Amino acid sequence: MNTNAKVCPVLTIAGTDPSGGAGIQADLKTFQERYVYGMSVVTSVVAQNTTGVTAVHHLPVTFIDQQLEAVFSDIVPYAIKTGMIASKEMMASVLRYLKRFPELPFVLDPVMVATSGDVLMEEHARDFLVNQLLARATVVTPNIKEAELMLDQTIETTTAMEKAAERLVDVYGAKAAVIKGGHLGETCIDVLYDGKMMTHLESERIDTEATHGTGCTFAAAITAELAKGKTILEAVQLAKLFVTDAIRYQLLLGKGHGPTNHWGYRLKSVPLDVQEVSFDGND
Ligand SMILES: Nc1ncnc2c1ncn2[C@@H]1O[C@H](COP(=O)(O)OP(=O)(O)OP(=O)(O)O)[C@@H](O)[C@H]1O
Ligand SMILES: Cc1ncc(CO)c(N)n1
Repeated sequence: MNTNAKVCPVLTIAGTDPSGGAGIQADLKTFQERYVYGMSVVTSVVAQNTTGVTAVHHLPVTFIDQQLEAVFSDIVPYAIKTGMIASKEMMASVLRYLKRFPELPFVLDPVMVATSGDVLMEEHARDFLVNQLLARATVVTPNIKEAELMLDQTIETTTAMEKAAERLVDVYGAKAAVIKGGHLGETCIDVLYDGKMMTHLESERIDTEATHGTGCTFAAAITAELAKGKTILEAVQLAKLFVTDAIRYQLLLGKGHGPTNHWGYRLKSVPLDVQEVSFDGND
């Protein structure tokens, strides 16, 4: 084995989930599974689990700055992902680094509300995200609700998803936008627009409540693939396959919306009954 392997370092800037399914924890697990070196800057420490959020502790902006400096002064990432950034002051701090490294691929997951319905972004921060962060984004990955809030419009059809993706790119300056259809329709169609081409990424809708952290996992997988040099289309296609398997092979943990299975992708060739044995933590 080559012990001097060179890997791509990748940075997530996001909030935490001590129960391990969403936020920074989901990002790092995804990075590991996609064979990139995961680094993380914490914005907010969140007391949450599969049933919801009970408390949030926002870190001071100066401390977020210090974490960013610690990372960038030592290991410059090949790609950056942002998740939960609660305030516009925090966003401004992150944007300073994004502007210092204008070539780095940047995946903006505009986290606003958790699967449980808890609010994770202050309302005043939304304008900053739309008017400042979007123009620097390589790919922005809103779910339908987030796209509606960002664009102040309703989205009820796939055609409306296409129009919304176009606005995020053509009007607000993101290089590409994927609107996730996890909450719409009989199949799960995500719509990708990259300024030239509209692509539908379709999967079957898996009948499950275990969808805690799907959005984080999807965006983290896109980030890992961009870091490795994949095109936006390739990165989003691979991420869609990865998150679908993470949802399909659910882990049966927690009392609420269970976490996704970050091993799902590589286990898909293993028969399901074998997996049930492997993932039963009691034996
Ligand atoms: N039941 C499902 N079956 C198959 N794919 C799904 C399902 N739910 C969501 N997805 C897919 O998971 C990815 C994430 O989409 P989703 O809309 O769930 O994100 P989100 O709402 O931002 O997630 P989060 O729960 O982290 O806030 C998308 O590719 C979406 O199509
Ligand atoms: C910290 C964090 N980021 C994102 C989400 C959305 O899943 C969550 N529940 N928690």
